[in-house]
Amino acid sequence: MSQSLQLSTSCGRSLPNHRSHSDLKQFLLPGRRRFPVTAFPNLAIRASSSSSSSSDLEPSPVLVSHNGGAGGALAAAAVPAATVSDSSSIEVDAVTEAELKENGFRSTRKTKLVCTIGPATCGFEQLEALAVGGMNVARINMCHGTREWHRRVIERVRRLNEDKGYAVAIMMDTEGSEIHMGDLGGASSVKAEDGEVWTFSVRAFDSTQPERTINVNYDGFAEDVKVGDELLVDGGMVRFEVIEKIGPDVKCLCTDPGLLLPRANLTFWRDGSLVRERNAMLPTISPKDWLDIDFGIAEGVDFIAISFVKSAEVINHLKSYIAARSRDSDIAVIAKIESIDSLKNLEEIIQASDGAMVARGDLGAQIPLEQVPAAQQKIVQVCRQLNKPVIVASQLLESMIEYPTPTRAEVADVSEAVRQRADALMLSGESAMGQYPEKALAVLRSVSLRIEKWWRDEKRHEPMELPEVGSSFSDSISEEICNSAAKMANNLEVDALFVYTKTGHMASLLSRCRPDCPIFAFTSTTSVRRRLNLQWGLIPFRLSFSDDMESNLNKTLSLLKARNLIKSGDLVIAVSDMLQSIQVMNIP
Ligand SMILES: Nc1ncnc2c1ncn2[C@@H]1O[C@H](COP(=O)(O)OP(=O)(O)O)[C@@H](O)[C@H]1O
Ligand SMILES: C=C(OP(=O)(O)O)C(=O)O
Ligand SMILES: [K+]
Ligand SMILES: [Mg+2]
Repeated sequence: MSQSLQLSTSCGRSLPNHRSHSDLKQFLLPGRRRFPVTAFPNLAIRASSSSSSSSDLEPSPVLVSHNGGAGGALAAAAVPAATVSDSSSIEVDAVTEAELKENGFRSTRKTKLVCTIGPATCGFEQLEALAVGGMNVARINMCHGTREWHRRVIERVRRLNEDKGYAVAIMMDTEGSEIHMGDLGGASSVKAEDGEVWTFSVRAFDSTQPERTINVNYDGFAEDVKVGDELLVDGGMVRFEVIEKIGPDVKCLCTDPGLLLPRANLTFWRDGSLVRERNAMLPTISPKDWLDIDFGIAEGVDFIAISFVKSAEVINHLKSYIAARSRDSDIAVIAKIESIDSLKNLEEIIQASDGAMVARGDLGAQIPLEQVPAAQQKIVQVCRQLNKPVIVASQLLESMIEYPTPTRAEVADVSEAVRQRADALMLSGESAMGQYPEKALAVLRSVSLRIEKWWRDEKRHEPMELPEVGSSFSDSISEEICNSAAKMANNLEVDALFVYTKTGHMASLLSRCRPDCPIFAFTSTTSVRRRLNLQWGLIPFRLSFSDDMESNLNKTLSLLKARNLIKSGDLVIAVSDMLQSIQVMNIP
């Protein structure tokens, strides 16, 4: 039998006694651990009935979750999990299960990994290899491929989840209406050499594209550029100077040679500044994007990432559009921060969104490159403060598109994003069309684990202020409970935080505190479970639970025990959004 300690409040009432909080401090001393939770005079203590009868410990047939991330040695553990999930089962995938057992709770990876799916990774086996390697979210970029192609990818990921118990979420990323080049007539890339003259044209070409001619997607292009303007491909990977305009054709001289890739982004600069008057008039969500969004809603994707967001308005509009159309309206909207306007309106955009992406590819084409790191730091910080998940994206391991090992500089860049405690890291070309997608994912995984460990060992608990985000009193109580529970978890060095959450809100509040131990998030719906897979430190489990915390805990403990995921003597702190409470338990 174990004893539990419970501080309970219920919504709508004031906290019964603020004394409890300061009383807690007396035993929240760093360095102490594993003291038996016995007698704390000023706190409500009672014997919990989490002693398990033998029947509680009958092995559960199904245990399916994924926060993902096993090493090669664990790959073999990714055996199919049963797909049946009844009310007496808990779902976690075999990779997470194996990782928790092998590395221990504390060393479970906290930083989440997003992989862009492209020709290199769209097959079922390739997707499975990414899931085994720790992919938490699969991103499809509507800038490339057909809807039919993307539908097949979504279908395969869903099958993988169903057959093998993963909770890989799907993120659909819109094309957006910025200016970009066409398809290069099917070529995978073409080289532009110094001093060559190329034609950028708004004319549509049929099958044969004249040599050194690039199609541009935006009709006003020839009208808008001026002789003398600088034309930058992908933020400066290749550079041209406009030398002549002939109707729909713009003749340009290559001044910085390089590889042109299909549908590469184009910006033009005049007198050292980005020309963006026309871009400002283009809608953030183009007519084609709306069709893609309808497709995403119909397919039930988990996240829709909006490119080139300029203001909160478009996010609010999309959120109401989704709410009106999607059955359970739980598609989260992620704002991609990749333009000057999005930086100007950062707080309001993030506040309106369900998360953000630091889209460094285009951001670096819109602001001077040396300003990108500071912008990244700021975006990550604002997201954390406003309790929204944040993804750091683009060129993290760019050289791994071609080479099997990253550069030292790339490793340092990944480390910095992990050190900033971003929720997730994203692969783009490395996983979409690179030669080493699994190796690139393994690098993200090992660097994340190493930096997270360093952080814990060095006890660098950052001084980041976490302002109150709750808008109601009940929200404030949840927030205080999570802040306190996370602090207790660190001070007591507990093995895991448990959170029982219907919408995922309490789980995100705990994640926001970035505690040292993993957060087991129990939720009853598979869509919430997938969505939580983007957030730092959350290991989402699907479990049916009731409003009775006592029975929820008993059920969870027996299911986890039966799978050897927790053992007698482990210390756990549980919180819940049904009964606002903090419960500390020594597993019996
Ligand atoms: N669905 C797809 N089909 C074909 N190629 C793709 C697909 N998705 C991504 N790619 C390739 O991977 C590269 C990197 O992906 P990403 O960063 O998402 O796009 P972009 O480079 O357009 O910003 C793309 O330039 C493209 O070559
Ligand atoms: C992630 C980005 O967007 P996309 O790949 O769609 O251009 C980016 O620009 O960094
Ligand atoms: K995109
Ligand atoms: Mg972009």
